[in-house]
Amino acid sequence: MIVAAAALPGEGGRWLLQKRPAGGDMAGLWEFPGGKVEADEGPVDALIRELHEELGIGIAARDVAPLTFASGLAGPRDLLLLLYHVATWSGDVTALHADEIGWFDTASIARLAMPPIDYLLLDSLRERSRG
Ligand SMILES: Nc1nc2c([nH]c(=O)n2[C@H]2C[C@H](O)[C@@H](COP(=O)(O)OP(=O)(O)OP(=O)(O)O)O2)c(=O)[nH]1
Repeated sequence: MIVAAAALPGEGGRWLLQKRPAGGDMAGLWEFPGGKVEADEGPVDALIRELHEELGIGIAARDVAPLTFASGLAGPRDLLLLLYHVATWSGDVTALHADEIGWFDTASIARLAMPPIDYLLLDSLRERSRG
């Protein structure tokens, strides 16, 4: 399974994370917004679609750049998680899908309960926060 996810930058080196809804897969864990890449779409198209569905924002492909990736097992499934940096977007970020959203610096992200694979993304995110 390939998942496209977004690193959305906020003020002061913070990044947007959302809390996965109660009752579903990995409920209550904090994640980068995004979702599965469907068979008939590319990863950036999937990201654009998911961010519209989950956060109500519009992003353009030219504002999206690869940041890092991680791979491993997510429960029984083999997962490839592609994390993209999203430089800018239109509209206000709204939690349409998540139980909660928040802006966190990388030290705070490291202390959140996340899917295991997400911790592998943090080194690149720290570097990006400094840059
Ligand atoms: N969006 C996202 N998913 C992640 C992250 N880390 C991680 O292990 N995952 C896993 C959780 C899920 O098994 C999978 C994403 O699938 P999902 O169920 O959220 O995706 P979706 O929005 O396409 O879901 P659906 O249409 O099937 O409801 O990737 C992350 O940081 N962001």
